[in-house]
Amino acid sequence: MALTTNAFGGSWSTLPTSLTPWILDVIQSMGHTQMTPVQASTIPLFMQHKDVVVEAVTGSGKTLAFVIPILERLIRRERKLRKHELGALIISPTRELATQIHSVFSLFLSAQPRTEPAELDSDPLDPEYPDPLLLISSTKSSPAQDVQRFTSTGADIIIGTPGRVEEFLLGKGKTIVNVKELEVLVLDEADRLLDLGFQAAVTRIITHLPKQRRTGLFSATMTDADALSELVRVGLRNPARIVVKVQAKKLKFGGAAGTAVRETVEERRIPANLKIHYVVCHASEKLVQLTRIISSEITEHSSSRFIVYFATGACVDYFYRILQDLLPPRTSLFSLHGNLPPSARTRTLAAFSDAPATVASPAILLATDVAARGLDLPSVNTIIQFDPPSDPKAFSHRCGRTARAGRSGQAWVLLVGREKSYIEFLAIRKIPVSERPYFAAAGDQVMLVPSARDELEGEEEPVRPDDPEVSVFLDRIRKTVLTDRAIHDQAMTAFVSFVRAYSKHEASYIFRVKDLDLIGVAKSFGLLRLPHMPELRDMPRGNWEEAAVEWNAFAYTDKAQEAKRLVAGKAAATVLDAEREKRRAARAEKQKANGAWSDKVVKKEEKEKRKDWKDRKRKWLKTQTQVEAAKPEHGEHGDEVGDDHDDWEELAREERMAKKMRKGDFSQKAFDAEFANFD
Ligand SMILES: Nc1ncnc2c1ncn2[C@@H]1O[C@H](COP(=O)(O)OP(=O)(O)OP(=O)(O)O)[C@@H](O)[C@H]1O
Repeated sequence: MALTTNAFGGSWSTLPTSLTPWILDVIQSMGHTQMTPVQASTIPLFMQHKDVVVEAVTGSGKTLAFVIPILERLIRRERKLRKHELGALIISPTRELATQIHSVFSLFLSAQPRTEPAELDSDPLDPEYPDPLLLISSTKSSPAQDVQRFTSTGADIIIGTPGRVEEFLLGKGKTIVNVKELEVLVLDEADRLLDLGFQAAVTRIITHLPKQRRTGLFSATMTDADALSELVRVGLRNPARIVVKVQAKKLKFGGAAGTAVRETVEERRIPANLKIHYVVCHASEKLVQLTRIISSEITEHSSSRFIVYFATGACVDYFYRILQDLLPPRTSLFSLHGNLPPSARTRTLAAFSDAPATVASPAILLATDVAARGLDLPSVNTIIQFDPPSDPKAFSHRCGRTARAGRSGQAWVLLVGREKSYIEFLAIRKIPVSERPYFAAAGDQVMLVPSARDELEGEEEPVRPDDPEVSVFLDRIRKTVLTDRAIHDQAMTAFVSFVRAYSKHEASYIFRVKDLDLIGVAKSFGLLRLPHMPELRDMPRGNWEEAAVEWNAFAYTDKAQEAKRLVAGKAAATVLDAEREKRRAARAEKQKANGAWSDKVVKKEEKEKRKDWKDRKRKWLKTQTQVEAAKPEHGEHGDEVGDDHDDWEELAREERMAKKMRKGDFSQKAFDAEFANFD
């Protein structure tokens, strides 16, 4: 079933099966007089015997579209669930979203009528349906305590994150929790839960559940392809596919003097009242643009509550510190990412929601994608994506934290260089994003100058002079960083994490590290120096200047950390000295080995010379014997005898000298000189 609508889905009383009165009372108390389209189409099917795959834009009321059918099915059961029997299971990818769904169930169940005491001594306040049980990682409850809570109070409905639910059903609670009666399984943000990261755990959970159950998959980005590929694995049987799209009117211009010529209707996968803009800038200008977009949103739309998305938790931590000095003094900043302890995440979200934000004192949450999906914070006016998300699906989820339930909202994304082609990528996915010119410094103007290429095409492209505030920002950030070595560490970690995250973009043909101006990014981060990383090795440095820092004296403000650094520095110096000494000893050893080797060579040469001399002597003696034998009786060849005699004398002298040399009385050099012409 595909619905394309902006309208509400009709009154609750028009549902084919009327709702239980106390359920209806709670809905009325929420102020929801009409159903949303996704509720109108999903609730009747899911209350009956249909599996559903639901795709509807962010903030369209999908939560009630499964909460109400689950409650109605459990209320209408012929036999009430026993203490250790489970009736429904809802799995969500984040603890924040699980907590939010839990609070919606709790709101309903806390309003259920209390049973009349059957006996005088029984508790009159005993509810018929126990509280839902929330299973998320927390410092307050361990997996064993989850099972203990379940054993003591019982729960018909379980809501949790995949890991904790698996632990509960297949680990600690395996022999206690009975799933045989489980009627409904819901995967909220199903496309995320069926991603690689969660897939294995979710599949193990599903395999443990009875096949006779209803299953619902819900998401704003549950595409046809996702749905189809998951049907078999999730065990859906003949499901109803519900897609709620949005229509938006669009004016086509082109009449005389640029007047509108006709109105067209376009289909979009984002809420009707959400406007998304993008700004193209240099990497070094991103932070400057961020602050100017915030100011402009405050003045133009009276925005007071913002969410700014960054690529990594380390970036959130770092910019949380840096932006405190760059934003107006009465701005309240909050930070949320997956590396924070669970209790800190809960506190931050509550503090951000409750902050009394005004135009004069806005509240800004800096977050990663841990806050991209499902969070319902109705008063958020503006979303800014400082870094586009690695997972393209997260783009519409992030934007969807504003403009919820018919409200209006603004979203922005900053793009650098070739990232501009991301806009076409989004357009194909029915996410329209319109360009806004670069936010120039107050008093500066963006000049429209035809570029050489565009002259040929008859178009104009803005050519901007360098933004003077970029270097002002760089100096201001560096000043902050120089106050504490810990901030410098944070800056380096954030930068490296950003580059790593960038290299993992799923739309890798748009987001390529080799096309990114990393030096510009380093400037936007206000780095004091560049880290050693392969991505920077061949990068042209341009006008990059390292900050003048006395690194040995650059201290941590935290005394304990500084003391540790100094001790570590001394230890490192000792290790360095020891290594230097080791290298020196190794060199000496090598020289010695080389010396011994050359001695051996000399001795070998001497030996060969002696052998040669002996051979020749033997040969001479032999010929001498032959000559003697052939001699005439009375010495006719006197001269010949005389020559041989000289040779013999020579050889005898040579032998004497060689003997002397062996004893050390005569040097090898003298020996060689003496017999240089021996042959
Ligand atoms: N029938 C209704 N009429 C008016 N508001 C409603 C109705 N149903 C739900 N809402 C409100 O709409 C808001 C968004 O609902 P919900 O969080 O269920 O949206 P969602 O579709 O799950 O969004 P997301 O995709 O971001 O998770 C909530 O504040 C909720 O109270």
